[in-house]
Amino acid sequence: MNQDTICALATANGIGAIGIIRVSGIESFGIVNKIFEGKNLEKVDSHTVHYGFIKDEGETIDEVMVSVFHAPKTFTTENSVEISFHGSPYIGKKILEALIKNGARMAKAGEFTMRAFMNGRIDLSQAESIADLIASENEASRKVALNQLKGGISNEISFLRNDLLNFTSLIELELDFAEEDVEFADRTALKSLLYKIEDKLNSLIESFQYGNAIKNGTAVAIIGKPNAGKSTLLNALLKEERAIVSNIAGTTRDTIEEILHIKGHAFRLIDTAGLRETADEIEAIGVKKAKEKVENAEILVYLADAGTEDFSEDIEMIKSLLRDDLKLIICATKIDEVIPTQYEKLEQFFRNEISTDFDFIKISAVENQNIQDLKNELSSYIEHLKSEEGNVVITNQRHYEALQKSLNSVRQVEEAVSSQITTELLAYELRNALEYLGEISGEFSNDEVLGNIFSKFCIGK
Ligand SMILES: Nc1nc2c(c(=O)[nH]1)N(C=O)[C@@H](CNc1ccc(C(=O)N[C@@H](CCC(=O)O)C(=O)O)cc1)CN2
Ligand SMILES: Nc1nc2c(ncn2[C@@H]2O[C@H](COP(=O)(O)OP(=O)(O)OP(=O)(O)O)[C@@H](O)[C@H]2O)c(=O)[nH]1
Repeated sequence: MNQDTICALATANGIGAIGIIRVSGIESFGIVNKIFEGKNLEKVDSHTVHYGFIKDEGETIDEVMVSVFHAPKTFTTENSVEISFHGSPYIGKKILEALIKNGARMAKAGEFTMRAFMNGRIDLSQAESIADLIASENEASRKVALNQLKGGISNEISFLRNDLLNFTSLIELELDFAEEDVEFADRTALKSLLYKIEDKLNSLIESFQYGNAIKNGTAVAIIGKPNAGKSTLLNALLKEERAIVSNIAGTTRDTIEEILHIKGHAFRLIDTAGLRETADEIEAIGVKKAKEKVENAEILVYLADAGTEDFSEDIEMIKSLLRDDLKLIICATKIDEVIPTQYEKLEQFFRNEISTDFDFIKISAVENQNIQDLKNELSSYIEHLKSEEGNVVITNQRHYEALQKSLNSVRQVEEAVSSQITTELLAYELRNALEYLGEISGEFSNDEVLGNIFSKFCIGK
């Protein structure tokens, strides 16, 4: 167990009405006592708040409120103190310095939460959900993270894992009675459990697509010939909403994304910097650039000017961009400029030329006609991703990978049972599967994995 008493700023590093410094560890009360003028914190009840002053070497630093929490009923399970000060980053820094002088040390990123995990209050997926909650920016991501914090994923997995553990114990017992050739574990029952687990794993794995949409938003590429009406449509879509423009670091291309929220889900309308202004985008840069834009997108919204005579270039472009896992929406634009009989024929024309399934929408961005249809279409993509059964959604890459490894090893076990392999090997495969299933909750983990997870937290969490 960790003996250090750690401290950090728990609030954002900037000016605020109040700032909070968190202290956790066995010496919390003693250390804060040394710089706190007020009640003796060793003597007060748990979960109480006290008024006083922070002093360092005889000088008063600030007037504060101090909250006291006794182990083990605390966030970290350790003795903890929270100091609420006047929210100046400078005062916060002075208080931290005073704490460190008196025996505390600065917490590393995620160290408070790591202690909550190490001390057994929460499992690894719950710890991760705290980071997700902090990062949540919309209703969907908040809900999924909160569900995970309450143990959603851990429960689903631990039920499966326990059943499998029972079988493993029986199989291992058989090993002890190897000479007697007994079978404690009913192979048929084991098989049906394995199928059950496989189903569950499959549905959790499938939920990752939705989880990913919740966590990272859904990438939508808007493509069309110059003057097809791309910018006008973007403006119409983003009208009621302040566009958040972000430069996503780490991508080689300078990708600009405008975020559109529809029914609590984020859609990232992808724009590649510089491209939008090029008048002859298609001719000059051609299919290659368009492909780059569509490469990481889940949805392609292709705009075709309804007033055009010849759609052969559009058809070519769409065909060259299509992928199995790409949803295609073809938008006939500027319908206010053409008579209905003309654009009515359009849909049939595209359907004759493009064999894959797609949605067809006729819009006028200028007159704000049917923009809602496009929003509904985007939204329905998300609705289809939601699985009917269960509401546990995988949002985390690490969980996704662990689930896939679990699935593979459960299949190995299935093979092992079916092929009447030796009991030793069967037990070995079972142990493997248990280990992978245990990775999600952190029952099996290593320092590298933990370090990687918690280092991504903010300091003070
Ligand atoms: N001031 C303050 N607000 C905060 C936190 C905090 O640490 N301090 N939190 C920090 O993230 C969040 C609340 N999460 C918390 C989760 C568990 C416990 C806790 O003490 N759990 C104990 C006791 C529960 C009880 O009293 O019934 C336990 O589970 O044993 C505290 C906060 C958000 N707000
Ligand atoms: N009548 C009508 N005109 C439209 C509509 N949408 C766009 N336009 C016009 O078409 C022209 C081109 O529109 P943009 O939105 O700039 O087209 P774009 O695809 O972004 O063009 P590039 O930036 O060159 O790729 C502008 O003059 C728009 O006003 C529409 O729904 N109806």
